[in-house]
Amino acid sequence: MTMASAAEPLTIGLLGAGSVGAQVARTLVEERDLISARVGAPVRLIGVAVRDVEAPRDWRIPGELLTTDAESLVDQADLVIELLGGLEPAGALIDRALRRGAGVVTGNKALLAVRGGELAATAAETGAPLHFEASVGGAIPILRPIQESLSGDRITKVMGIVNGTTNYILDQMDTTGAAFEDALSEAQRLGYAEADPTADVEGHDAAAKAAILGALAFHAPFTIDDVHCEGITAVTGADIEAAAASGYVIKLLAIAEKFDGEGAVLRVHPTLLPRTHPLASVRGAFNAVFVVAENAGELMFYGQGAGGVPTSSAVLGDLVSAARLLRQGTTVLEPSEPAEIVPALPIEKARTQYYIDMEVADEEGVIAEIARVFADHHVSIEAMRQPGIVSVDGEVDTDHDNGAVLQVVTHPAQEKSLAETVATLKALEVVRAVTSVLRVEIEQ
Ligand SMILES: NC(=O)c1ccc[n+]([C@@H]2O[C@H](COP(=O)([O-])OP(=O)(O)OC[C@H]3O[C@@H](n4cnc5c(N)ncnc54)[C@H](O)[C@@H]3O)[C@@H](O)[C@H]2O)c1
Ligand SMILES: N[C@@H](CCO)C(=O)O
Ligand code: NA
Repeated sequence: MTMASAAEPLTIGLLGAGSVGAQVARTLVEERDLISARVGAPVRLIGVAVRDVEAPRDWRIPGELLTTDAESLVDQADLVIELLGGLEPAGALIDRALRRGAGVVTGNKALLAVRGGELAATAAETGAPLHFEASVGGAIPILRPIQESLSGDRITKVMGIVNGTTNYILDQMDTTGAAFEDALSEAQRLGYAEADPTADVEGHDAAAKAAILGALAFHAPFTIDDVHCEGITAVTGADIEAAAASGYVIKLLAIAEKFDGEGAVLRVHPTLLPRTHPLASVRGAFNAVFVVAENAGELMFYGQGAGGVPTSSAVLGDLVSAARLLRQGTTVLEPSEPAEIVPALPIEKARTQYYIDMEVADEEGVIAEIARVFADHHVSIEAMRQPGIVSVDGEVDTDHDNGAVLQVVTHPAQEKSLAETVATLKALEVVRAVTSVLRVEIEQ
């Protein structure tokens, strides 16, 4: 493609005008001078591809910009901003833009977690910038720090709350006792949820982000298929209440962790955190990501992880950055060979702490028998608690025949050993039920 001269504006084609796209359009129209000044050259929005030009939007886009012909827009623009979501036609349109050397900015984690490596290779072939800061952590600058600021260090772990919708739902259930469905509807109304919110509540959105974070942190071609994924649909109000009674909060965490010489485990699941843990205080649709690197130590990134307005900030930052590269005629280099190969490991290789809640017989020797099972599987116990069964009227049940509740928190153990421990516990006569098994993160 031809380079825009200083006088000739860089042209921008926007694909999609939903929660994020409408805000991006607004800024590109209302703040055109600011964005041009930041780029160091004039920029001009030349079109917005939508499904229906008449549909109501968060911000009224000037009618002459609206089009239903996304392909023609891609073929005319110096820079394409993709905010349609989904695999297709988003994937084909991004590929089309990159092949003609146009810069691309996208927030599409679902697509990147499947085809990110291939699209990055196409971008490197044609020298086109491909930026996707909005795809993880909404407004939070997290991908650029990992890719650039920490590129002289070795990252060992990335862990965080990366889905605003589920954090909003869990937070509402915890603090106001809201029902799951009501909290989800509100998250949808506020523009946090994906077009199909199943992607949020089943953990797929967080899993896509875990793949992107892991791939950038460990320089490995991870995809969503490499991520062990459990969502929040099985978390009940009773689980949240029981966690609260023991001083914990339940959060959906995404974790990418490297085990030296072996590989990395990528996982997304509901996790118990002590109320004093920094991630426990991340409320509403906010996100927070810890990054641990050998020399930098622990870093924490925090901010609004979802919502049209905050996310538009990350999109426009990427746009300015991509526009500057195009203006300078800088060629994006093919990434060098990774310094080490980091394969994806199965969840059985994960090491973490666990919380196990059981109903047991209330008689002599039970605790010793249970402790033996943990020891036999080399799972060390950090804490054991017998809170007593509380009846519906709030009284602690002291009738021994009704059994007792026993809660165990383990030291870090391998997932495989823990699974075997739980299977053996379930088979014990003195264990009436294993009511809950949750992973715990005590330390950051
Ligand atoms: N909403 C957020 O908080 C947020 C945050 C970060 C990243 N993202 C990502 O940004 C992207 C957009 O998210 P959103 O929340 O704005 O979604 P949205 O559903 O509100 O908007 C998408 C828009 O694209 C339109 N669209 C879909 N296919 C189209 C097609 N073929 N042609 C024309 N228009 C089409 C839809 O009609 C809709 O208006 C997604 O990839 C999402 O994952 C969203
Ligand atoms: N649906 C996503 C949008 C931000 O990526 C979330 O709730 O976090
Ligand atoms: Na971000």
